[in-house]
Amino acid sequence: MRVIIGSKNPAKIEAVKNSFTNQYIELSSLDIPSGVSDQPLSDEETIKGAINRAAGALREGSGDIGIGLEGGVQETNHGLFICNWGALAAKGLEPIIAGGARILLPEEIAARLRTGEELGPVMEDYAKKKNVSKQEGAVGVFTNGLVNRAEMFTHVMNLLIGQYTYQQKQNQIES
Ligand SMILES: O=P(O)(O)OP(=O)(O)OP(=O)(O)OC[C@H]1O[C@@H](n2cnc3c(O)ncnc32)[C@H](O)[C@@H]1O
Ligand SMILES: [Mg+2]
Repeated sequence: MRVIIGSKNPAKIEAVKNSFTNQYIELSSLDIPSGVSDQPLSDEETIKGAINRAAGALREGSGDIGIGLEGGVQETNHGLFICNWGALAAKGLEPIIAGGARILLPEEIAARLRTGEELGPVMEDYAKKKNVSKQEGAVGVFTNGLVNRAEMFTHVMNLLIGQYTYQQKQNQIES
């Protein structure tokens, strides 16, 4: 089975590798545009980005499965949460979607995002190190390393693959 992930971000690629443990897959990565802003500002926009990347990966990579993993933020009465969404696209199927962990961002970071900055660079500035989004991510920084970005996306991947295999099983029973 050929699986294409629509991003070159190593944390996302690692999550896909971690999750297909029961099947042999041929994995490749393509930098697929999300079709939404670089910093999605709602669940809806983040979901749209994940679906666009999954569909784009399936199409451009001519694989069996396309995966899109997208990070964003969502405003609430409690403050600004990071949100993470994944989508799995396969021929003849409606895209499968799943959401990941969410935690509140500290107010000093939230304020910068509300004025239009992107979380990736803001985190580099805050943590005083490069490539936070390719490594532990904001989620890793604010959970003291207990849940890093790859791990968080691995959970999203398992939710996607689990739903996909369930649907396949149901289709077999019906046919
Ligand atoms: O190359 P791509 O796949 O675009 O990788 P990216 O790191 O830009 O990832 P996203 O577009 O999915 O993420 C949107 C923004 O949120 C940032 N980000 C960093 N850590 C995050 C986390 O733990 N959760 C959500 N977003 C995070 C990320 O760097 C981006 O600025
Ligand atoms: Mg991005």
